[in-house]
Amino acid sequence: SHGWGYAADNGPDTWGENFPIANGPRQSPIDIVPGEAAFDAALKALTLKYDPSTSIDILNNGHSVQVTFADDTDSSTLTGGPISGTYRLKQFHFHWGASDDKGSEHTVAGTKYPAELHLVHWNTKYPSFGEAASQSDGLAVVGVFLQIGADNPQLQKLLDAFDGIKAKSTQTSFANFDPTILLPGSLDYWTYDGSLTTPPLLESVTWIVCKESISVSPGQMEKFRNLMFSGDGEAPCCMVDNYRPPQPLKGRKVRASFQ
Ligand SMILES: CN[C@H]1CN(c2cccc(OC)c2)S(=O)(=O)c2sc(S(N)(=O)=O)cc21
Ligand SMILES: [Zn+2]
Repeated sequence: SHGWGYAADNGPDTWGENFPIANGPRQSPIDIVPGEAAFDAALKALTLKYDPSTSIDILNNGHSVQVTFADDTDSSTLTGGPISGTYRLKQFHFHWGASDDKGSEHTVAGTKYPAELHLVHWNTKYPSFGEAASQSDGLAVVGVFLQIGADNPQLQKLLDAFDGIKAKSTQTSFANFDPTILLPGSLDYWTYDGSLTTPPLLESVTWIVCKESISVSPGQMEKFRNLMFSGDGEAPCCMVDNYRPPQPLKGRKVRASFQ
């Protein structure tokens, strides 16, 4: 039996069959409407402290490209922002489109970006990531939009590793990578209570979406599109359009850390 994916027969419209929470009250992503987001002066600045020595490997998991971090200490953490306590960086990954006019999961007043970076953190008040992932305040994901523009040299080390992980379930070591270099200059953000945007779609994510995007060139986008959903020996299928479309807000409030 084939698992979930992004094709017509296993994509977002089918996920509710195996994951009924897909129609839950706090699903992600959403369309962020800046004019409807309330500035909240009580929101703190984001503090992201990442230790490059915690980066371990880069993986094609058949859904995205993911860089995994050692999360057995508080070396790479998120504090401040809308959350309380300390959340540890577990992994980061991306979502992107087959063309530059789509690819992000969150949208801003209906605007789709060509790609979106997700930095996934878990609440250390719980004993493990798996424990945290099922708690309403268990995870915090920082989202950063990628916008078509100049070549982004900070992405190059990542893109250069893609040749070794073209096929599903391949990975290579990826040491000494500091994800700080992927962050935009301003850490102004919108925040709301949501979920994982892929199965198991758990409603355990505090979303923190940066207002400012980072750049990616058309040539760099093509490198993402050369990755494959398919494994070696399977019919080749390019890894593109691995994004879930925006979900109903269902009365949720989006807050802004900026005016
Ligand atoms: C495949 N993608 C998910 C993988 N994860 C996962 C894996 C196993 C168990 C689990 O919950 C028990 C979660 S994850 O928590 O790292 C995330 S974060 C995320 S996103 N796009 O909302 O940022 C998608 C996924
Ligand atoms: Zn994601």
